[in-house]
Order: sequence, then structure tokens, then C-alpha cells
Amino acid sequence: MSAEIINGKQIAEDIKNELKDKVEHLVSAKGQPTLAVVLVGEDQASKVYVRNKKLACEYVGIRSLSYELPEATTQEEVLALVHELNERDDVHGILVQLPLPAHIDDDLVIMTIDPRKDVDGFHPINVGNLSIGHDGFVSCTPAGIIELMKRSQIEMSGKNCVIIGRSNIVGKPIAMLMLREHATVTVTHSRTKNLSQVCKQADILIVAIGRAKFVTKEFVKEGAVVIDVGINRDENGKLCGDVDFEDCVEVAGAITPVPKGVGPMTIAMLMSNCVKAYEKK
Ligand SMILES: NC(=O)C1=CN([C@@H]2O[C@H](COP(=O)(O)OP(=O)(O)OC[C@H]3O[C@@H](n4cnc5c(N)ncnc54)[C@H](OP(=O)(O)O)[C@@H]3O)[C@@H](O)[C@H]2O)C=CC1
Ligand SMILES: Nc1nc(=O)c2c([nH]1)NC[C@@H]1CN(c3ccc(C(=O)N[C@@H](CCC(=O)O)C(=O)O)cc3)C=[N+]21
Ligand SMILES: [Mg+2]
Repeated sequence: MSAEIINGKQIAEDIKNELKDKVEHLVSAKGQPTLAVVLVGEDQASKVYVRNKKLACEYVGIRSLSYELPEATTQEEVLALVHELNERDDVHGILVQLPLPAHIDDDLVIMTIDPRKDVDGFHPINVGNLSIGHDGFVSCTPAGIIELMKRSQIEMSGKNCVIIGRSNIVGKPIAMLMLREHATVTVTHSRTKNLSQVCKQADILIVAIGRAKFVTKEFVKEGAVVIDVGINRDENGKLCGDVDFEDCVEVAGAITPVPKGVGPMTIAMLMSNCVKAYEKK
């Protein structure tokens, strides 16, 4: 039996269409919803994401302002720009593409963003609200994973969920969200012993490591749901996930591909957060 392949691209399209409708009805006296995107330096992958974000904005009816700054931009200059965007009434969302160049402190920049404009959900206020179950911005990739499962009728309540990765932008927030969905959650990382055996207990396995095709079928229980967050290049330079798709598709019950899985959902949820920031204004 081969797994159901979850079409993240299609679900993301559905969400963007819903948002486009919503924005059409909302836009009136308040002016157009606006996202400011800040990119520092020449990272090629970042440029691709930023372009995808702009295209999504255009589609949904969100105005995007883009600030593409040279690698040599100082921390003070980035902070000054964030302050300026915080102050502007016509800017509803601010996204500073990570990672920033090494001479700039990511945490300091994130903390400077007005939490009400923090559509990435990275500010400590938003992270705190998520962990105590209060309303706020939830980071886009984890929010996208939950939405993907809901719209694919995947039951989360009472299920055994194992996450590989404990980063602030994926592993930790997805753990909080899966708890909120009443899953039993295990978070694993590079010091976890017997990783494949722990993963094999999972009904839902979420993988966010950053290593091409790391997860093979030895990690996957028969019929499990496998969510692949990884974005890597394989030995031929082709985009691939952290999961060895060809190997795992045989044992999993459902699986997300890379590309066209979690990635497009991240962008759809960013659009959703921008509309939310605009509505709250
Ligand atoms: N699709 C999307 O929208 C997005 C995709 N990504 C992708 O997801 C992946 C993960 O990103 P991110 O969370 O930022 O990465 P980080 O590098 O911040 O975190 C990686 C995590 O994986 C763990 N890890 C590394 N090696 C192993 C190993 N051999 N065994 C078990 N655990 C291991 C690390 O453990 P430890 O903490 O012990 O070091 C760490 O917790 C990347 O490929 C990234 O490109 C990221 C964001 C959005
Ligand atoms: N402040 C900030 N917020 C982020 O949300 C953020 C970030 N920084 N830095 C980098 C990561 C990564 N990320 C992705 C977004 C879309 C795709 C995506 O659209 N992927 C397509 C393929 C894209 C391609 O062709 O390369 C897919 O998987 O189908 C992937 C990864 C957001 N991130
Ligand atoms: Mg840095």
C-alpha cells in the first residue's frame, strides 16, 4: 500500500482564494492591507522565498513593500528601519527574512518588531501567548502544518506525535500547537537516543532537521502520517526534504512531498496573519 500524498500546494491555493475573497470585502475605508518585507544580503534561497511571498501578496490583494538591503547594512540601520515601519499606520505586517548576516543579532531585531505587526509570530510576546493559549500571531510554518492536517481530515486528538527538531521557528512552536490539538507530544533532537525507535512509535511524525533525506522507512510506523518540513538540495541540486520520500511513501499512511507540501502552506499562513493584522487595526 502506498501513502496518500498530501497536496500542500492545492490546500495553500484554497486558503489564498478564501483570503482574496475576504480582502475584497474588507478593503474600503481602512486602505489596503500592507506587508513590509525586509531582506538583508544576497542569500539565494532567501531571495526565492521573498519573491514567492510578494507573488502571494499580489494574488491575495495585499500590498507588499520590499526593502532589499546590501550585506554590509549595519544592525543600527536595520533597527532604524524596523522602528520606522512600526510607526507607520499604513504598514500592518513586518517580516524580516532570517537568517540575517552574522554581524546582526536576529533576536534583537525580532524583539524590536511591534508584536501587533509580527506576522512571523517570532516576538517573545507572541511566543508567550502561544504557550499559554492566548490569542496572538502563530509562526507560519507550524500554523500551516496544523491547517494542512485539519483540511486533510487527519485526527490529532489522542495521537502519538513525535517531532524531530527543537528550533524556535519550527520544532518548539509545532509542539505547542500539537498539544493544543490534544496530541501526546514527544520532541526529539540531536542528543536523542534511539531516534529511529522513538519515531517508530509515532502516529504523526513531524520532521524539521535540515538534513536531506535523513528519515528512512526504519523511522516510520506502518500507516503513520509523515510531515516533512525540510528544504534541502540533494546531491543533484534538486529540492528535497528531510524525509526520504521514495522510501517512506511505501509504509506511511499519508505523507507531505517537498516541494508542494509544507512550504506553500507557510506562505499561505503568512498571508492569513497579514489579513489578521489588518483586521485588528
Ligand atoms: N517549509 C518551510 O516553510 C520551512 C522549512 N524550514 C526547513 O526546515 C528545516 C529545519 O529548520 P530549522 O528548524 O530552522 O533548523 P535548525 O537548524 O534551527 O534546527 C534543526 C533541529 O534539528 C535537530 N537535529 C539536527 N541534526 C539532527 C540529527 N542528526 N538527529 C536529530 N535531530 C537533529 C537539531 O537538534 P539540536 O537542537 O540538538 O541541535 C535542531 O533542533 C530546514 O531544512 C529548513 O530549511 C524551516 C522553516 C520553514
Ligand atoms: N522571517 C522569516 N520567516 C519565514 O517564514 C522564513 C524565514 N524567515 N527564513 C527562511 C524560512 C524558510 N521558509 C520557506 C517559505 C516558503 C517555502 C516554499 O514556498 N517552498 C516551496 C518551494 C520553493 C522553491 O522552489 O525553492 C515548496 O516547498 O513547494 C519554503 C521555505 C520561510 N522561512
Ligand atoms: Mg545573525
